[in-house]
Amino acid sequence: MIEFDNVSKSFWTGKTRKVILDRASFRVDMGQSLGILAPNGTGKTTLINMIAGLEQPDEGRITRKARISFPLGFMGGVVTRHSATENARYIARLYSLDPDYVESFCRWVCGIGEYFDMPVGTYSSGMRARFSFALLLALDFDYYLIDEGMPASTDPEFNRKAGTILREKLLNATVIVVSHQASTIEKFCKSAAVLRHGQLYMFDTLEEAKRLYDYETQG
Ligand SMILES: Nc1ncnc2c1ncn2[C@@H]1O[C@H](COP(=O)(O)OP(=O)(O)OP(=O)(O)O)[C@@H](O)[C@H]1O
Repeated sequence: MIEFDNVSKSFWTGKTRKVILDRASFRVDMGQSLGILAPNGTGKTTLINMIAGLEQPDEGRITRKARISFPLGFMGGVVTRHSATENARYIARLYSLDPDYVESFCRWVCGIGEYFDMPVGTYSSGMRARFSFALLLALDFDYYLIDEGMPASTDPEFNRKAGTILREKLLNATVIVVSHQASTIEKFCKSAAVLRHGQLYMFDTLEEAKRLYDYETQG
């Protein structure tokens, strides 16, 4: 279970306060995959980072009673002066997994050849995205967090391979995806929410959420 209780988050820009959440309360139970619709720049990444525990609320409480992934595409846990091999083995140890398994799984999924043993700092953005995706797939979580705004791979073979593994994993997991478009959410979830004026409005169906979202964004 993930629960937000009266959570507020805002950023001071020097002139105004950008409000992301304003005393928002909501809960995402296991098995209830949720898509969150919000226009660009309104706080999708901040919200998913708060769910992951990467950003703290200004006020309120966030309770997490499950294994929650880092957002798909997030590179914050990767040390760029180290190779993918070293990073994969280190992260395996953090999660109490077999380093040999995590290293060989990621090496196979990434398909970046000898670069797997080179510093991550020398990778293209697509190669970094592949490595971060592979790491996510090597670990087991109850909730998977997907931020459509994160860098993604454009390599079709990798996307096919990683997409197949992800779909298998998601059969037994709960997904939370943030996006500015309903078509992204449709791939993962039936129920959806709309982030609007610092509140999360929850709906049983994506159709209902879309109605409010379209009304807000298209007038
Ligand atoms: N550390 C920060 N300091 C000040 N403003 C910030 C900070 N982080 C985010 N913001 C602002 O908060 C707002 C929401 O940012 P966020 O990245 O969460 O939005 P987003 O919906 O994911 O954006 P996009 O769709 O462009 O990826 C933006 O206006 C952003 O400039």
